[in-house]
Amino acid sequence: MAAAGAFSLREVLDAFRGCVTERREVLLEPYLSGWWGLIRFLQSLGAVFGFISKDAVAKVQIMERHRRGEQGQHYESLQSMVEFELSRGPAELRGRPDSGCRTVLRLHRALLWLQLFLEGLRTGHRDSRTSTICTDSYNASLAKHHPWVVRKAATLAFCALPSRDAFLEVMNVGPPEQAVDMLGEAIPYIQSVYGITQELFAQHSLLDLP
Ligand SMILES: CCCCCCCC/C=C\CCCCCCCC(=O)N[C@@H](COP(=O)(O)O)[C@H](O)/C=C/CCCCCCCCCCCCC
Repeated sequence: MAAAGAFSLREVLDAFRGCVTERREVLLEPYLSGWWGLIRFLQSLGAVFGFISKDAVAKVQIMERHRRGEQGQHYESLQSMVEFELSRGPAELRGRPDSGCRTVLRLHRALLWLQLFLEGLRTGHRDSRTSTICTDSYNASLAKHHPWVVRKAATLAFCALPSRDAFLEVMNVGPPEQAVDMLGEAIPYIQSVYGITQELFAQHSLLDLP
């Protein structure tokens, strides 16, 4: 999936649902496909979010380069990627700014923001402010990994978000109630991917890759 065309929450949901195998492996192809869907949505929100979508695109592209590269067979799942990159030695891994593990860690942290944000949207009142939901979710997740200047720029951009109901409509799912139902369906899949990744990275002490 590339970052073009209209946003479809259904596609994002299907992608994250398709990530987890029976053996609790997280497949990278649907994982990145889910990210493309989210990026497409972010891009539709306007230029004020350009610096955020640019960073997300760059990270997804790093992962796609790994998958297309000579060692592509090791980038089938998060588990095979971790095993492969660790086999080259932890020092080598920590020194590589474009490693799969470091890159996925950034996306993984953003997935926690997404979970909190979607849950806030789902349970919020009709007149809740999306910018407040977004800021609270950001402060509880990604913000602690970002320097002051990024935090400032991000929280300024959040002010441009439309009201909750307008936001639910831009999601292109139908009336707000329908969008809320679909969020309720999507969140557990995202939580599952997040939980498995967190466990995997914690097990291998990869949660603080510089
Ligand atoms: C169901 C539809 C509704 C929700 C749709 C949400 C769409 C969100 C799409 C993408 C999320 C953006 C993910 C951003 C990844 C950020 C990774 C990161 O932390 N990068 C920083 C560190 O990277 P390195 O320097 O270590 O390589 C980098 O410094 C970040 C720069 C940009 C700022 C990132 C702020 C992220 C804020 C969270 C996203 C808010 C989007 C709001 C729109 C609803």
